[in-house]
Amino acid sequence: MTTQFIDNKTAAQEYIDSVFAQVKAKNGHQAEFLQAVEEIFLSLVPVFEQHPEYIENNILSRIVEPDRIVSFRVAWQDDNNQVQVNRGYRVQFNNVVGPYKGGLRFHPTVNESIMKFLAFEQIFKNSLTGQPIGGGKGGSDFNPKGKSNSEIMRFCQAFMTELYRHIGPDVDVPAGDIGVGGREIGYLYGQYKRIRGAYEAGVLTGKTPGYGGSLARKEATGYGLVYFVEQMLLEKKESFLNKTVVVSGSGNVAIYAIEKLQHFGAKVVSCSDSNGYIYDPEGIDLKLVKEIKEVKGDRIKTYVDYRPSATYTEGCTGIWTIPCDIALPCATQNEIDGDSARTLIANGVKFVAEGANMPSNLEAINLFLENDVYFGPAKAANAGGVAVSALEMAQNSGRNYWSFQEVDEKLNNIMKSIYTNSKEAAEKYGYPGNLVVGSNIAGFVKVANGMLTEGVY
Ligand SMILES: NC(=O)c1ccc[n+]([C@@H]2O[C@H](COP(=O)([O-])OP(=O)(O)OC[C@H]3O[C@@H](n4cnc5c(N)ncnc54)[C@H](O)[C@@H]3O)[C@@H](O)[C@H]2O)c1
Repeated sequence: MTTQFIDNKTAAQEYIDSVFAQVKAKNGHQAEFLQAVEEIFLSLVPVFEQHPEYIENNILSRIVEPDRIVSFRVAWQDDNNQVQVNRGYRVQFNNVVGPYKGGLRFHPTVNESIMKFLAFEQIFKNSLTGQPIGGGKGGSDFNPKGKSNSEIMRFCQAFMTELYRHIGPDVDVPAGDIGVGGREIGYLYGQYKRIRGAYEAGVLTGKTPGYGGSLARKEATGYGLVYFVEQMLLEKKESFLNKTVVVSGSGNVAIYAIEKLQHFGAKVVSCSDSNGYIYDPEGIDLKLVKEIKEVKGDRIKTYVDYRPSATYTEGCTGIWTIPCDIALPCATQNEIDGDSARTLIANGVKFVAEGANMPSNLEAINLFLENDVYFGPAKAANAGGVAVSALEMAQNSGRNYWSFQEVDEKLNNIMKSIYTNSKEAAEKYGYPGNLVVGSNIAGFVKVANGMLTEGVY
């Protein structure tokens, strides 16, 4: 190693450590945000070694500070005429690559730390798609569980009555996330349209097809995840045929991942909800899961009432004790910890790819990387949803619609290029086979270069 090389490496490490210390001092109480920042920072040492101009322009201190965070009161009346108050958020993190873009989450756990971690991750994920979209996220601590349809509508209208002034087709384009599906997006868009007095379909994505929405958006994250895993398998000269797969969750991502996995000939033996998981050694009956979750909105445990081959276990982490070749966490953040990762590895898992956002904690990720498990991080593997959202924006501005097949083909190509860019960045910066480092770097470099071109602000 030359002295110059060592100097660059030391300077890069010292710079990253000092920025992380500042982030910690300013955001010490925001555990999820710090976890996401640390995960990205750990990958960036080789980039800063080769790009001292990023240090000179203090890119890192600028990129971890959101452009702005909007927090607002959402007051609404429930069916008993009682006034309820929730807190709404929109984090507009970075718009160097395009308008802020990211979902809205309605869930009681929503707080500023979760919003910031999701928006921060979204910057790099969106950049990685190659589509012109920046990073944002929003939501509310509103709990949609047990609410009537009218309560959901009134809440969405109250939420948009404040949010509308911060968004727009060229400004910030929210979409759905946990607790926000097609119905909620419809109510939100209706209210936006009434307030603005204009048909600006590109202001929200995830709209109903035929009413501004794109075909294949519903399927996009799950299908995209499976297209990404297909590339991982091809790399190792493997295929889905006869592979046993464990999928957690039974929401939008999980259901369409299972659909595509089964289409490719994999055997999916489990899925779950926030109460527990089912194990069906004969293979999941997806029609039944859809009936339970999408039609009846029931708990996953009712699956065993119809399928004698299946068992139900209370609690979420046990799902990772089921032996499998491929594990796809598609439920929520931090659902795989070190112990679950060790169990998966001991049982012979070969591929893990993240459908949910940050479902594996740092210890789990490191265990996968050290134990030769090919690991597809969320940022890359679950970017299909936002990629098709960008395609929805493109259709809205062109005022036309593409066929399901056309969108699905574009999605597949985007997932292939995300995989290739992540793999090549990992190789270029000295971490072959490490898609965590590769996707972080590929997403980051594009944003950092854009920031250099726009000057200091
Ligand atoms: N929908 C998208 O397009 C999209 C895109 C990218 C990432 N994601 C991420 O994927 C994850 C799932 O999103 P979704 O849209 O499918 O949400 P969803 O609300 O449709 O489904 C979430 C599912 O996970 C289950 N769940 C919640 N907590 C759980 C736990 N601890 N253990 C097991 N199951 C649990 C819920 O019961 C539900 O079945 C989230 O992390 C989300 O941020 C979603």
